Amino acid sequence: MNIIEVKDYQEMSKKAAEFVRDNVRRNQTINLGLATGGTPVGMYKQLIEDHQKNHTSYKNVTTFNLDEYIGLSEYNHNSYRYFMNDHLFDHIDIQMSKTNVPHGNVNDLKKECSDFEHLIKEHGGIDLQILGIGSNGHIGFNEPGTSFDSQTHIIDLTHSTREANARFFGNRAEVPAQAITMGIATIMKSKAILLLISGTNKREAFFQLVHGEISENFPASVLRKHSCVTIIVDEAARGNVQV
Ligand SMILES: O=P(O)(O)OC[C@H]1O[C@](O)(CO)[C@@H](O)[C@@H]1O
Repeated sequence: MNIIEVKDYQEMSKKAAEFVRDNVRRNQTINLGLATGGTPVGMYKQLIEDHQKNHTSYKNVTTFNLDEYIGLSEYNHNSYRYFMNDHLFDHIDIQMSKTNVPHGNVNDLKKECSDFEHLIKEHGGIDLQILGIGSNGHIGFNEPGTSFDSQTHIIDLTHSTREANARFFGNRAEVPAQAITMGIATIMKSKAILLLISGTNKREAFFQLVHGEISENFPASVLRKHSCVTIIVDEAARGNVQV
């Protein structure tokens, strides 16, 4: 894993945006895998700024999001479709028809999972996947114990994940109990991965990622088996961890 050490959230966001921008400029028909949560918000802001100033174009880019809450419609402000429109898609020249976020409010959720997996394959796979990490090591919404062989599937969210994400909802009771997420195997098939880690609450996760054992109990540890992972980590998350 290539680990880039930066000072703070601002610098992480800037470096991450440059990384994504360079990939988009090199390959204008790139398939990008995108993440939600608090971590990538600064990166998305920088990408919008770059688009406005330097006209980097997303016209022919296709995107696939990692996950979506079950039971929330695209108009719900806490859905990840709403998040993506609000934080990125509405502000760049991407074609909405080329943006793919799993649907969390359809009747046949199992079909939605297999259709999503199929759609990624049909497009030739993800070229660059952006990831954040949960403090329990989850990537996408793949909670500890998820099989490394998993494909897009339905997951029960853990208490700690619902607790962490309650900040967006007001209280934990309102956080959906389940989500659709790309599986670990889906993520591992991406040609390249960019993982962003920021803040003291991610310090233990960063330590585990670098020094812990590779185990389904800590989903992100699987990334050590991928041949093209870049991690951008800030001082707060890094602490004294030797890399
Ligand atoms: O960036 P945050 O808000 O700390 O969340 C970390 C991870 O948790 C999730 O939000 C899912 O809980 C992921 O989408 C994200 O990568």
